[in-house]
Formats: sequence, structure tokens, C-alpha cells
Amino acid sequence: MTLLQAPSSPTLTFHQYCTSQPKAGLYVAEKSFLQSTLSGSCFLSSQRQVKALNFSYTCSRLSSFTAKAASNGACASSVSGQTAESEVLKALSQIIDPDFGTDIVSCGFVKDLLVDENLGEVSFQLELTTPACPIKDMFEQKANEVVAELPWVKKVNVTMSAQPAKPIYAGQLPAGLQTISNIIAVSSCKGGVGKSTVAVNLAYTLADMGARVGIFDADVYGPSLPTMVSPENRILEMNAEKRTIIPTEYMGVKLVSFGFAGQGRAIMRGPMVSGVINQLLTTTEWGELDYLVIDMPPGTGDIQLTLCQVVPLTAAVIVTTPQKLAFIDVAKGVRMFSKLKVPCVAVVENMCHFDADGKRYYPFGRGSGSQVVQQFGIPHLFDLPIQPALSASGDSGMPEVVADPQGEVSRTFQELGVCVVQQCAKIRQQVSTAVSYDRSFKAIKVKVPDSDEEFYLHPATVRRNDRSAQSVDEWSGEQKLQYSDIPDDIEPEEIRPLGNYAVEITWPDGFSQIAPYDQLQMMERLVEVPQLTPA
Ligand SMILES: Nc1ncnc2c1ncn2[C@@H]1O[C@H](COP(=O)(O)OP(=O)(O)OP(=O)(O)O)[C@@H](O)[C@H]1O
Repeated sequence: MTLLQAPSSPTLTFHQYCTSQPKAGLYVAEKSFLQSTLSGSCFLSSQRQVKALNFSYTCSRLSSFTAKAASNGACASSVSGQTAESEVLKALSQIIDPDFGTDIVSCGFVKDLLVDENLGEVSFQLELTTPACPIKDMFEQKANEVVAELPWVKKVNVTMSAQPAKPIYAGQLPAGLQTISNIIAVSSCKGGVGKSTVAVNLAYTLADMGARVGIFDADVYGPSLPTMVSPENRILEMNAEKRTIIPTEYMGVKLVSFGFAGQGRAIMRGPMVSGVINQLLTTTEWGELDYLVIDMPPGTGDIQLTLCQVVPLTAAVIVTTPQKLAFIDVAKGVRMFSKLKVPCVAVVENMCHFDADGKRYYPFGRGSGSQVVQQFGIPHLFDLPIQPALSASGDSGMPEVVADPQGEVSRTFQELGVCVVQQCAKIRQQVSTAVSYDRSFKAIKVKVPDSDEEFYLHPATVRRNDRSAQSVDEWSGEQKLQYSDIPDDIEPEEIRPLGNYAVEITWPDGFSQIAPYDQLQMMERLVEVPQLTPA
């Protein structure tokens, strides 16, 4: 691929670039100071950087900046000004989110901060990324504690909340999917390995953790959901006016399955199946959901591929059994998700053992799950035993995690639920911060998900390297967009993630550019970006 460059193409150092931009250097200094305030350990190197860039400012200015910027959206209105608010934010910044490795103030969790210094009252909201956050009680307790420790504070009011359900991805999503935060595919390549059992029990576990959850049974040939749950209403209703499907519900979880369409099993060809699945999924009025669990049809054929392309999947969970043959199938599934840039966050090895006569037996052998984890770098492996109760509860229409919430199987699902919640939060965080526009530097910052690589690009370079049909002739490959068509000082209006592989950048001329990470990685970079190295 040839990239469009400036005619003389001088390599611009980051320092040259910054100093050519108004206020760029000041930002570096302020940012460094902010980090030093929050983490302490960066202080010395930040000082050095401040000196090197030869800017001057006062600490009081910086501390007010810190309070404002660090709150990242916290709307503070104090009786006596900034100091009390900054103290509260500084206290709260001691609490680190273990998943993001960042403090809760920088994560933007602190909202609606109100300080009444005269009464010694502080109130704020902690808006977490998911209502199912496994450590929300710890956050609440710690937030109360650290603020109450401030000498002038007499009363702390913390309200816990979660971000509204919203997909991270841009693009033309069908209406029904626009209020769903995370979509999880539960997949296996062979039938009968327990994929539906895992999907249903995972969904009810997430609901038990406080999330709003839906299950979509995408298996048109052999829908299992109607057997595994017992909703009162076993037929999906239609909203004739809007031509949408209303999901049925069982114990607070929304459900859609071809098995509730009153048609029995389907006898259809592949393309028809894909059409039916897509219609069912995208025309359903899911409402606000934190997690939609999709029980995928087994295999990695066209039906599965089409489904993965229509739905912006956040993550996948692979279900397998311990046999060696199963490993080969699972590998196919992992490769499919990898091609589609959907991260596989966990492997569930089902039916791996049973206990009898005080001994543990492994009837199907051992190790195919751990082989998947090692070979494909999937971080989490969960073992599910053969348990007659799991099968019985599935057949009776009540998921095992509901029937026996304290049992061994439920404990494994709780661990899987925590893993899914944490990994989805991480993926959302990585994807939403992967490409951003730094107004002070006037540079596009790229931090490729799942890599340590971080670099800056000149906005005009990004725009000039658009590879869409509008900029490059599809047939001849000839460049239609000329270098001079794009002003040097162009700035992006909005950058939004598009799947796990690209971002959509909106420019002031109304052009919407799809920029895959692979393409951004090949563009000419702004070099000599100042690095913060711990002292
Ligand atoms: N760990 C387990 N212990 C005992 N029975 C299990 C276990 N896991 C699943 N089963 C049972 O095995 C059968 C198949 O499970 P399930 O329907 O979940 O598999 P599947 O992979 O979704 O199959 P399909 O592809 O046909 O939909 C069910 O009767 C289920 O109750």
C-alpha cells in the first residue's frame, strides 16, 4: 500500500510539532503534573519534562487544572471553591480500579460532586461501567472511607450507578441493538458439548450480579432455550405497528428463540437461516441491556460468519469437551473469531470429570481446554464437571444457577460471570481509548488494543491516507484525493470505534472515514513523543 505523504515529506519531530501548535507544550506540562499528582511516582520525571520543554506555570494553576481535568466530567459545585473539591478528588484517586489499573477519578467514575464545606458534607455519584461490577461494594466502602478521612468532612453520600446501556461501536446498528452495551457469543464447533447450558447459566449468573440481560438462541435447527427456561408466555409477540418482536421473559431475563416463534424446528437452507436469525435478532425490541448472550449455532460455516458480521460482538466464550478431537474443532472456532477480531475471553471445558467413590474420574481424558488456552493465548479456563443435576435442571426449565445458587456448578459460573464482566469492561476501555484526538497536541493518538504500541499522527496525514472509493479509484488504484485537497490544519470532529478493528472519523467537511488500525499503524508518525518514565 502506498501512503500519501507531503511532497518533501520532512519528518516532523514531536517537539517541533508541539511547539508549532499553540498551547501544546503547556498541555504536556499540565498532563505530567496531573499524573504526578495522581500517582506520585511520576513526579521527578514529570519535573524533568517540564524543565526540558521550558515552560513556566504556577502550582496553584495546575492544582485547579488537576481538580477539573481529573474529575473527568465530575460536575463540582462547592461552597468555597476548588480546594475542597480537589481534596475530595485527590482522596478518591487513591482508589484504583484493578481491571483498568487506573484510579477511579481518571476512569471518569466520579460524577456530580457536591461539596458543602460549611456543613462538612460531600456527595457524589460513582458511575461504574456495568451494574454487574463484582467489586462495586468495595468501591462504595472505600469511597466512603477515604473521603470521611478528610479532616473537615462530617458526612459522605455516595450513590452507586452504572453507565447507560450503549454499544461502544459506531456504524449503522439496527435499532434493536442500539441500547445493548455488550454482546457475548457463546460458541462451540460441535453440537452437544453443552454450549446452550453454558449460555443460559452464564446469562442468569450475570443477571444475578445485577445486570440487565437477554439471551438470543441463534440455533434455528435445534433451539434449546424453550426446554431450558419456563417463561409464562411461550410465544413471541409482534408489535404490528412497528413491525418489531417483543421478547418473552423468564425471571428477569429477556429471551428470543426460534423455538418461541411457534414454528417448531426449521427445515431451511443456509441463506434462509441467516435471514431468519438476523431478522429475529435485529428486529427485537431488546430495550436497555448490559449483556446480550448469544447461544451460537454450532460450527463455523456461513450462518455463524454472517451472524458475527451483522452483530457487533464484544467477546466470545468457547465451550468444549476434553476429547482431543474437540480441540481441533475448537481451534477452528478460535480462528474464526480471531479473523473477525472478536476477542475470545474464556474457554469452558465441559463434562471434564465426575466424582464417585471418593475419587475423581476423567472419562474423556484431560487437557484439550488447557491446550486451547496455551496455544491461542485465551486467558481463562473454566472446568465444569459432569453433573446429573445440571442436565436435570436444564430439562426441567430452570437453569442450575437459579435452582441451586450455592452449588459447585453455580460457583464456577460465578467465576465465569466475573471474568466476562471484567474482560468486557477492559475491551470497552481499550477500544474506546484506542484512537483519540488530543486537542492540545493537535494530534491523533493511537494505542492499538492488546499491544503496547502507542504513537501520534498528524490529522491531515490520516485524512490524506483515506483508502475509500471516494479517495482512491477502486479499479485502477489511482489516487483521486490530492495532497492539497486537505488543509494542513484539519481537525477531526469525532472519533468512534468501529468493531474491534477500526475507527470511524468524522471530519468537518462531513466526510466519514473508516480507518482500520492496520492502516493507521502504517502511516507516517510524529516522532519523539515525550515518554513518562518512572523516577
Ligand atoms: N456438565 C454437564 N453435566 C451433565 N449434563 C450436561 C452437562 N452439560 C450439558 N449437559 C447436558 O447435555 C445435553 C446437551 O447440552 P446442550 O444442549 O447445552 O449442548 P449444545 O452444545 O448446546 O448442543 P446443541 O448444539 O445440540 O444445541 C443437555 O441435555 C444438557 O443438559
